[in-house]
Amino acid sequence: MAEAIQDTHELVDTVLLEAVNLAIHWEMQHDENVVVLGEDVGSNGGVFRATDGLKQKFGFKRVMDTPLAEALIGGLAVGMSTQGLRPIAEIQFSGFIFPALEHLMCHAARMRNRTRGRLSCPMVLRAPYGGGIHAPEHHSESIEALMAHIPGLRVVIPSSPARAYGLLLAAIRDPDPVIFLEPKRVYRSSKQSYENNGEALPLDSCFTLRQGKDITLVSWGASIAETLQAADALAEHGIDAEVIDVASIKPLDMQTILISVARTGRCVIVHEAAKSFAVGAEIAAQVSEKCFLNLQAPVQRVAGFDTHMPYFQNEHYYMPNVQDILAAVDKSMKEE
Ligand SMILES: Cc1ncc(C[n+]2csc(CCOP(=O)(O)OP(=O)(O)O)c2C)c(N)n1
Repeated sequence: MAEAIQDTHELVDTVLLEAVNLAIHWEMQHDENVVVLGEDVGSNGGVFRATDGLKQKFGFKRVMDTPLAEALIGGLAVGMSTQGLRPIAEIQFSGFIFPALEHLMCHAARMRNRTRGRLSCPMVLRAPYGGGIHAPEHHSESIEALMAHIPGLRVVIPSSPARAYGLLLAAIRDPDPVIFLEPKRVYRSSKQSYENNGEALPLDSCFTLRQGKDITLVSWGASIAETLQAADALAEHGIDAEVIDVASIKPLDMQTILISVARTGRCVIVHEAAKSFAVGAEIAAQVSEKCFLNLQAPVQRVAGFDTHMPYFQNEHYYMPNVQDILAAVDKSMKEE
């Protein structure tokens, strides 16, 4: 992967995983304060190879293999970022983030407020997340709601190669801590063309992937794939679905969602995380608070079960699929 990556401003055609790698390459090349740390990120190029080639190009002082100790990774990133560096820390799987949470929640997230703006933590903590690759519990969880509940943290989830590239660049440049959750089920699922030109995407807006007038489908991460497939299937039956990729979970761009739902009158939210107390619940609450009178049907949620991620034989029961989305749309469309 590394040889192909050059600072060329050229059109590239990559999978999401390579887009992550390209964005880090770009920013390390253009900002000497950007450093990478994590388990096996150096010589091995990361558990999924997201950091492939970085150590060879930028050296061991900027690409640091850490011990297997997530608390240390979180603490180092906080210390580095308050002292002028821009660390990009990798947690191998999001389920291993919890020992680092003390540093994220009690320090990174509060630093700017605690020091009245004297210090900030411009750090990114990247973690592959979500199910669908036949790995158990810690390796498959969706933790976006947990992270989004912490004031002071941004939470960003890309769903395509181009958005991974642009959003990660924005996350690295942001002056505050960003949890960047990478939907590993779609790490290599499809390629997309985009310019490798260092251009960041906004961290404060949703992306409308498909315009439609009959119903609004809201999703993020790997579930975007099934949501778009559902929209295609609906089009064949004459139902015109709008698809919104939330992308920046926190802060949440409700404006885009509300404008869409006010127009369509119907809303289905699709996510892989367990249904209760989730980001979908927050969106549903705000839709009912702010555009109740525009709704023609109750908001529907298609989500994971309120259980641990099952072992791989049963994983497909847990993950929302196209049929689940179509059933929720059907329910919504039947309401007058
Ligand atoms: C807390 C935690 N963080 C990360 C991992 C992911 N992980 C699985 S094996 C492994 C490497 C372990 O290396 P080492 O301790 O040298 O053992 P060996 O190479 O003999 O498997 C890592 C980081 C994990 N299982 N648990």
